[in-house]
Amino acid sequence: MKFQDDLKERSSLWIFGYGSLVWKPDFAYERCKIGYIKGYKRRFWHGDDFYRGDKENPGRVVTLVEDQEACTWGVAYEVTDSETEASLQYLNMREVVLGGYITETVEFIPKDKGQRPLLALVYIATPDNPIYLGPASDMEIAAQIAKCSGKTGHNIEYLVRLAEFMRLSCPEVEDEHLFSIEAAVLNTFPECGGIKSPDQKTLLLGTA
Ligand SMILES: N[C@@H](CCC(=O)N[C@@H](CS)C(=O)NCC(=O)O)C(=O)O
Repeated sequence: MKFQDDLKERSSLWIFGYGSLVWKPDFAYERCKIGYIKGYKRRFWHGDDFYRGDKENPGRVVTLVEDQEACTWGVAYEVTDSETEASLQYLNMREVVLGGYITETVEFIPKDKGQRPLLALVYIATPDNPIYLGPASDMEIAAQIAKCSGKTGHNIEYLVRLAEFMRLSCPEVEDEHLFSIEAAVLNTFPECGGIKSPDQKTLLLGTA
């Protein structure tokens, strides 16, 4: 990497996504990298009473939980100076105001071993958040996801699109929590028709 590129990369704002941000960033960015952060595990332990649920039936979405032995894979997005203000304004509304997340800074390690780690902003929901739901069995989480939907669609879509991102972009990564919940939803709840292929899932969920 040329010195100038390296300098620019270091001075850019990077945002790490590990949930809906991996498949629906919806903010302007210059480029993105697949990779991971250490010391956190991804769990469907945060409630969502807006996008994938409502006040009566909050959906379940992901957050990060500290675990020194774990790492979480996702996407880091580079936001250039001209895009920073608008992108952060958008994410603040989507993630903080409507989503209940707070921001932390983490070290992101690119999947491409030839690239150096970089600092990234990440949105995390913590247990002191009023809509934080906390741990539950895979079956309890699956049952909740199977029955919830909100302003932007069904909670199953949120689950399936994240699982598909991991299968496509991080095929070598085992995410037992994510895939066991997906299996429980797709194989246990007949109304989901035991759907298997992505196009069937898209058909059922009516998502573009
Ligand atoms: N902060 C995580 C999770 C973000 C997330 O899933 N946020 C929800 C808010 S509760 C969201 O934006 N949902 C939009 C949608 O489901 O369409 C990430 O970096 O991806």
